Amino acid sequence: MVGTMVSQAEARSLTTYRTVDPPTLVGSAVPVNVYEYHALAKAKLPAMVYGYYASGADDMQTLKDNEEGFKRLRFRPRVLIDVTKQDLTAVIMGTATSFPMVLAPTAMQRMAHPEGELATARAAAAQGVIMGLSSWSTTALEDVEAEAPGSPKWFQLYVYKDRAITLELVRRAERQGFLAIALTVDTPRLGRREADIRNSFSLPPHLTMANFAAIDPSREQGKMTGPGAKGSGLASYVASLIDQSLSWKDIQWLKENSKMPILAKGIETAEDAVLAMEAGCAGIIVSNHGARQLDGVVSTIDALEEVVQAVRGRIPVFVDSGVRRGTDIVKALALGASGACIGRPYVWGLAVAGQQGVEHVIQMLRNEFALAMALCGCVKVSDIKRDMVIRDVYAPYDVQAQLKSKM
Ligand SMILES: Cc1cc2nc3c(=O)[nH]c(=O)nc-3n(C[C@H](O)[C@H](O)[C@H](O)COP(=O)(O)O)c2cc1C
Ligand SMILES: CC(C)CC(=O)C(=O)O
Repeated sequence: MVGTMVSQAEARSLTTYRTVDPPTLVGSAVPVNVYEYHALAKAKLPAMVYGYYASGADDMQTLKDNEEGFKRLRFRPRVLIDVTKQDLTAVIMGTATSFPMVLAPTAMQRMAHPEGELATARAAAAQGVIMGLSSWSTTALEDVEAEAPGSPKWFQLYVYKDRAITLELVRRAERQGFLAIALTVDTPRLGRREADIRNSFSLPPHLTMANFAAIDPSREQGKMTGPGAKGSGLASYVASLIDQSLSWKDIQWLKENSKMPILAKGIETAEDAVLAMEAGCAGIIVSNHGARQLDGVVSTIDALEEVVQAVRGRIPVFVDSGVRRGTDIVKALALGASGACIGRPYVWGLAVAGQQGVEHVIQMLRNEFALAMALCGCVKVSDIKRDMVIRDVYAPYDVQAQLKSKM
């Protein structure tokens, strides 16, 4: 099934999905979890590309914390509930999806696989999940839309110093039917990623920042430092183009120029969650950019609850960074998220086996999610409740208060 097109009907009906076989890999066993995909991708990718995808900022303390934060949470499962029939579907910003997971935008996917974003778009549509497309994709957004027409997609926006370029991007995404803007708010400058510095990262010359071909070909190639030069080409590229002055008032400007709802991607505090709501954002993604920006920032699963409490259900809150298991998605929902997004896990799938790899990663996570729900006694997504998880080691839960509230 590798490389198959997705029909329009299949794409629109995100609550249905197909079963995908795991990829057959020469010389390696079938990967059974996201970590095994990571190991396979590491073995396959050139060091510069792997370093870019895998690394976090500085000492990568937050990279570790993001995953460990999920692992520190423990379940309080309920038993003897009929879980014969489960409904995993969820409504994400108005779109019904096969389960509450979204593909976070990740840049430059053709470095992972020749079909890059096209393979990801087909996989997302076939598996019934929303795809986030990066501003800095190596496939033009129009081509991504044409590959999986009508399937729900969000457009991730980096705001350029040149606002005309920014608006042109937004209008193109809107014309193509993208459903929302995920406005990245945590990247006024690029985090310090030492692998990229060491490897003098630059976009391989056969690839382009494809969204800019039609606007300004001089930006298309990325103007990155070439191989052999010192430092991360990406850091200088970001510094030359991204508007560091971006502030809350610009959300109003964006709203005046687009009908697409705006998700603020990269919120980690209650204070900023309130400002995002006041600015008119339609949703929040609690994210630390996969630990690639500020090292030492709190893990997102630890930050999630303060954001959820500040928002008080007025807009949906999503979380990404460190989601590696279906159990992590259940934990995120228990703490109040409306869905969880993944970045690296599907990039590893893409690197290992293109569309089939991405589909298989999504399928594994959905199966893990279904199993975790069943073992917690949940039939439908709305059965996932705050009292299903506790932090750290088992400390006695306040059972008396819990029972009293039910009487
Ligand atoms: C290789 C890579 C590229 C990324 N590119 C972008 C991007 O272009 N725009 C953006 O807002 N976030 C980008 N992100 C961050 C993701 O959207 C997401 O926040 C993060 O990957 C989630 O963490 P995880 O990788 O631990 O799942 C990127 C992340 C990775 C790993
Ligand atoms: C081009 C990069 C700035 C994309 C990104 O957000 C990342 O690498 O984390």
